[in-house]
Amino acid sequence: MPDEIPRYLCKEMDAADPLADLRDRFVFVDDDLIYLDGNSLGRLPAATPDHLARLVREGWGEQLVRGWPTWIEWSRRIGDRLATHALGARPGEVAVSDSTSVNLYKLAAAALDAAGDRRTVLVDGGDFPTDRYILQGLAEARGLTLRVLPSDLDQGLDPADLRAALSEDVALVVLSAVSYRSGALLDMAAVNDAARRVGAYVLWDLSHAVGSVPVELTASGADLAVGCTYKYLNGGPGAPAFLYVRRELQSRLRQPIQGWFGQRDQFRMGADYDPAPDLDRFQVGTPPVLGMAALDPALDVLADAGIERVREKGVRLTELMVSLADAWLTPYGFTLASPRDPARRGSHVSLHHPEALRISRALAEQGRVVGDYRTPDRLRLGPAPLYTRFVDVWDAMDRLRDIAERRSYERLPREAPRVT
Ligand SMILES: Cc1ncc(COP(=O)(O)O)c(C=O)c1O
Ligand SMILES: Nc1c(O)cccc1C(=O)C[C@H](N)C(=O)O
Repeated sequence: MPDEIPRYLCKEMDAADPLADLRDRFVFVDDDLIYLDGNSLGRLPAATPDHLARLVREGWGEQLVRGWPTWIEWSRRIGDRLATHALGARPGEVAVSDSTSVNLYKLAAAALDAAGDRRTVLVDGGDFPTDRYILQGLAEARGLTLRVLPSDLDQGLDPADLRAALSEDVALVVLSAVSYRSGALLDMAAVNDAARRVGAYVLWDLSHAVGSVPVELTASGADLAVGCTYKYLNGGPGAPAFLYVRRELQSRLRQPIQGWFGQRDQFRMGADYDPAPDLDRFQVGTPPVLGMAALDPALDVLADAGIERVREKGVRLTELMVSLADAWLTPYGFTLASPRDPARRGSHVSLHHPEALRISRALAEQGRVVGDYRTPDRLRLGPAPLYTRFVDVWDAMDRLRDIAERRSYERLPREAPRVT
């Protein structure tokens, strides 16, 4: 990227962008708002409202309970779509169910049960809190040692630190493929390989990776994974999560919540729990059908884009953002809080600033740019390749420069709102 990037160059990049037309497949209510928080909650696909309205009217309204033979397949059917278009997994390895937190608990407990008398669990200290909290609870209840690996908040986990912590005593390693704070991207194949050498399971949290970088679960030799569908997959607020269990492991692992959706021959209503032989055993109870349904139109857009092209554009969008931050924001005290090498970064960029909290608020209220603040002092900006234009990045950084230059954030209170 040249030092000085004129706005017209971004317009030219948009004109040549093979994904540009997909923007029309999302809802834009406010044309002046620049949305850079698709890594927290993705935009509404234009086809979703009618798709859901039809399901409510014709499915729920007309078919009533007769709809279940169709709906009951959706955890697996939509799981297979995710496997194909986003996760590099095989059919029958991905199911949509529960929340990411609950799926993490289920798969972590299953792995710990299968790991025999190994006593150690490893987690990245920079990981999203829910992962750590769940592992703290599991470790406490089972008398295991949870080792929190030191993690650079800007660069993510150093693979050398992980390798040094791996031993024959490690039962389970839990890591995010893309770190929620910095966007640091891990080499999944290298981690899986290192863990396999000592016989430890790896459970991946793919929340910030799925739909933004090509995830190759099969090719990388992954055992277990979970992730959100409301971020880059655009499934909507509270959309159900997914879980992945490598085919060869499915019959060997047992998850701890013995619900009837995990039961073999569910509708025989047998007296005792007998887990299904395959992926179904990782389900628990009645799935949120309307929530799952919203994933179909969202995945249609991703399938048309192709995850490789999404990644290519994601790299270019974040490269543009980093170049503009370097050129325009450094004089105002901003520094990059993400890996500089795009090969080591997902689709979002974080910037340090001691006033990040107030700047994030000012950017939204005065600049009409929605990103977010993450502790302790980071402004997080997530362009979503399916609908963010290059010119949006240019405009957002220009508005941020203006706020920094005028210090207009100083008018705002210092207290953090309840939800950031
Ligand atoms: C890495 C990661 N894991 C898990 C979650 C949350 O999971 P849940 O949907 O269970 O709240 C998030 C975001 O909220 C996340 O960024
Ligand atoms: N899931 C969220 C929520 O219920 C409220 C506010 C934010 C979220 C998020 O998804 C945050 C997001 N996982 C993050 O990376 O910070």
